[in-house]
Amino acid sequence: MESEPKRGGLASIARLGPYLRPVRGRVIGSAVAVLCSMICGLTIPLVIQRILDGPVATGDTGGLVWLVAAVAALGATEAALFFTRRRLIAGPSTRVEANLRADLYAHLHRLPIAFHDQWQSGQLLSRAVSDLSTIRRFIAFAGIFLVVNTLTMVIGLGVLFFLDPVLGAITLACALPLIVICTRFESKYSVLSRRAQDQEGDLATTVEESALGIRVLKAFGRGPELARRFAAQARELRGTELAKVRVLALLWGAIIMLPELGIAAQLLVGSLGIANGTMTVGTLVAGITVAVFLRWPVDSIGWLLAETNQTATAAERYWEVRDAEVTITDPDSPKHLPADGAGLLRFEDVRFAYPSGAEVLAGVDLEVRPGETVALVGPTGSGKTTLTALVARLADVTGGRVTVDGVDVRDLPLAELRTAVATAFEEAVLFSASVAENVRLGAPEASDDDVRTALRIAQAEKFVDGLPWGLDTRIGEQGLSLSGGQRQRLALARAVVGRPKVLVLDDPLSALDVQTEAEVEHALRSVLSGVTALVVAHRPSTVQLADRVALLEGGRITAVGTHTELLAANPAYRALLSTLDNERTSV
Ligand SMILES: Nc1ncnc2c1ncn2[C@@H]1O[C@H](COP(=O)(O)OP(=O)(O)OP(=O)(O)O)[C@@H](O)[C@H]1O
Repeated sequence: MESEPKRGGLASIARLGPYLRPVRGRVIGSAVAVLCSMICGLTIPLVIQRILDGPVATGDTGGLVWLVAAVAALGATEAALFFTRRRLIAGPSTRVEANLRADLYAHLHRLPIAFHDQWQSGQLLSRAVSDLSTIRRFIAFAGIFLVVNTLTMVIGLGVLFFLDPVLGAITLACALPLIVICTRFESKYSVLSRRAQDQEGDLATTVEESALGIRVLKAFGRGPELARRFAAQARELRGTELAKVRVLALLWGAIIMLPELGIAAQLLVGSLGIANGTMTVGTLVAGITVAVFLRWPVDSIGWLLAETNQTATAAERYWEVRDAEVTITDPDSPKHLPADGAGLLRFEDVRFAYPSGAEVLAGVDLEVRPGETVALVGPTGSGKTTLTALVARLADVTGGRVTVDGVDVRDLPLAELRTAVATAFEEAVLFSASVAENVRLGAPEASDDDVRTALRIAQAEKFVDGLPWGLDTRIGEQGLSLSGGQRQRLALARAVVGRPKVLVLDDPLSALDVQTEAEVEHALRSVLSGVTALVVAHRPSTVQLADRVALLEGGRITAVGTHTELLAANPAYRALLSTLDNERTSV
């Protein structure tokens, strides 16, 4: 996942414009507040010059009280404006971050499964969390100070030249090399910065995978091995962070040394000027005060450029995800399912190839009649799961078409298609929410009665009623507090709650033990009655539930018939079934 930063980093920041537009008033207000506060700070040395060359030099203390009051007032205003900046910017920067995050999340949901197959979840996580907080920090702080500190440097140098051109020239002579050094270091730092951000994403993936697979890792005693891998990744990240520190340390050395040399030179030139009578004490003190005041704007430039760079990288990483193409979308001129359609599912010369591989499906023709259950069997890797994904458009065919009641699924609005077609997967994935919420994922508007009916059909009502809070019981991350059979039955309830016309199931029995299989088989029989269903079968018991069986081999359907017919007439089917039987008995 690692890549060098592209030249378009700043363009990536510029693309955040539409998010900033609604809050631009406050952002500009905050920049103006901090600039005014800097100007107040820069005015103080001019008043000090007046005090030293006026009342102090002449002994006439008449106007002293006003000049001192002016210093106090300027100081108070400087502080108040700084406070105003913080108050103005806090809301907008967090709002922009929240909006960017919400849009990223929505986009992740629109992206096809193919995208998620290719991207590590940790990479997505680090973009959604740490990259966005880098962008927020930039909006709230670095972005504003980069502009304001540059302006302050220009104004401060103007004041110095106004006080004494030699003092101005000395400060400028120190500031220019600093800016050159900062810019040179900036490109070095940006490479390291991108590397660290990518490595952080890889580390997040490892942590996430270990947390999700903790049972497997513990069961196989693989914890120490994973810990070693994690430690190696963490060491790599530490190495990159240390390299970043080394670059920054050199930068800071220059940042601190050059202004100090400048002040020493000012003192030398100023003292000689005072001795020769060409400069007043007030001018020298004011000049040094301005130079000291300019240290923060000058010092900060390197750091602010590094932050800008980090933000450019973060924005680039953010847009990488946002720019990923949503290939499965609503059609431009949608058609609708006929109101009297009974749920006829057809695959017509369907072809499919994964972007990375050869054609998995090479002309599948299959019809599942209304109300019928067809079991799809085939050798492992023959493309059964792939075929099921094409019905609800989790992926799109690369040739041919899939139709429901005569309408190509690509011509239907996605919402209509996914209401008409329900899909359940081999692994019953549940979310850390209540039982009712998990079932309602299949139909958000379903009433409590609908949920109960679905649970009844999926033979899950009894065990749900036995849970401490019934439908409202929270079932923990991935539903791990439930048994495998209970999880499968909840997943089946979720599939039927929206009363779909077509059910597509990847064998819900395949991962279950014999005892649990019987429970779920019973549920499945009830779920399948009266609905058009295509069921991938890995178990003979699933085949028994079907009206007809289709054999998928070499990317095509090579035989369709009842289980008995195929058993009698098709040697390939007989051979396949005996392997399923063997797997079954070895479970
Ligand atoms: N995301 C993917 N990218 C590339 N190739 C894939 C992807 N998913 C599956 N494949 C390949 O496509 C082929 C069909 O896979 P599929 O999972 O559809 O087979 P299957 O018949 O369901 O297998 P099984 O019975 O073992 O579950 C396999 O060769 C597999 O390696």
